[in-house]
Amino acid sequence: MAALTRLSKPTFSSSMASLLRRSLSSSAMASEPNPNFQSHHSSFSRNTNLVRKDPKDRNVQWVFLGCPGVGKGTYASRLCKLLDVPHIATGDLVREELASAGPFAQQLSEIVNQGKLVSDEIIINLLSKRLEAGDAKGESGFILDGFPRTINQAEILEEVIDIDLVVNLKLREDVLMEKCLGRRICGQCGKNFNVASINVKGENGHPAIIMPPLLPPAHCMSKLVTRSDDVEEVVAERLKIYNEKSTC
Ligand SMILES: Nc1ncnc2c1ncn2[C@@H]1O[C@H](COP(=O)(O)OP(=O)(O)O)[C@@H](O)[C@H]1O
Repeated sequence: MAALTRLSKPTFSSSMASLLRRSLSSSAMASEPNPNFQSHHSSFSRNTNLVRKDPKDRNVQWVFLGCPGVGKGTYASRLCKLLDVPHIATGDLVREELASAGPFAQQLSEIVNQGKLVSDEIIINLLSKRLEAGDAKGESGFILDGFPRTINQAEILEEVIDIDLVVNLKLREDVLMEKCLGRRICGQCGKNFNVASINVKGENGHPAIIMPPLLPPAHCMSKLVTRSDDVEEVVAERLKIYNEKSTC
C-alpha cells in the first residue's frame, strides 16, 4: 500500500521553527496576505537563531503524505509511540486553533468546512508555534502528518529541515471515501476510530483490500463525534483538491 521515498539529506540541521519562519518570510507565498498573519510575522523575524544538530544527536524526522482517509494519522501515531517522537499533524493543529478560538479560528472554520486548504502562511505559522513549543520541552525528532501539502510547503520544508524519510500512502478513491465517512473521534480523549468495514475483492491484478473497523473501547463509544468535514460533499472536495495540489 505504501510507496517509500528516501529524500536526500541536506548537510545542515537547524532550529526548525525559526527556519520555517525565515523561509516563509522570504518565500513568494501563493496566497493572499492575511492581516492576522502580519502581527505574527513581525515577531517571527526576531527569532532567527540557527542551531546545528548532528543527525546522530536527534531522533527521526519523517514525513507522512497521502490522501484524506488513507491512514496517515493511524500509522504515524503508532510509529511515534514506538520511536518516542511527537506526532505532529497539521490537521490537528488547525482543529486546535479552531477549538481555542485563536486568531485564525473564524477564517479557518469556513475553509475547513468547505474542504479547502488553509493558506501556507497560516499553516506554517501554526507549525512553527508547535515546533517551538516542542523545542522548549526538549522534544527531539517528529513524524509530520499532512504537511507538506503544496509544492510551496514542500520547498520550504526541504530548504529548512533535514527530512530522513517520506512515506507516501496510497489507497483507491472509493475506499478513501468510505474510510473518511466512517471516521469517528472520541469527544473526550480525542482518539481516532473508524466504524467502516472495508472488504474489496481483488481484481485486474490488484490485491483485495480488507480493513476491519477500528472500534473504540466501551468508555469512548457514547462520546463519538464525526468531524464536520467528514461528510460526503466535503470529502469529495478534499480528494479533488488533494489530486490537484498535492500530487505531481
Ligand atoms: N498542510 C496543510 N496545508 C493546508 N491546509 C491544511 C494542511 N494540513 C491540514 N490542513 C487543513 O486542515 C484540514 C484537515 O486536515 P487533516 O486532518 O490532515 O485532514 P485529512 O483527513 O483530509 O488528511 C484540511 O482539509 C485543510 O483544510
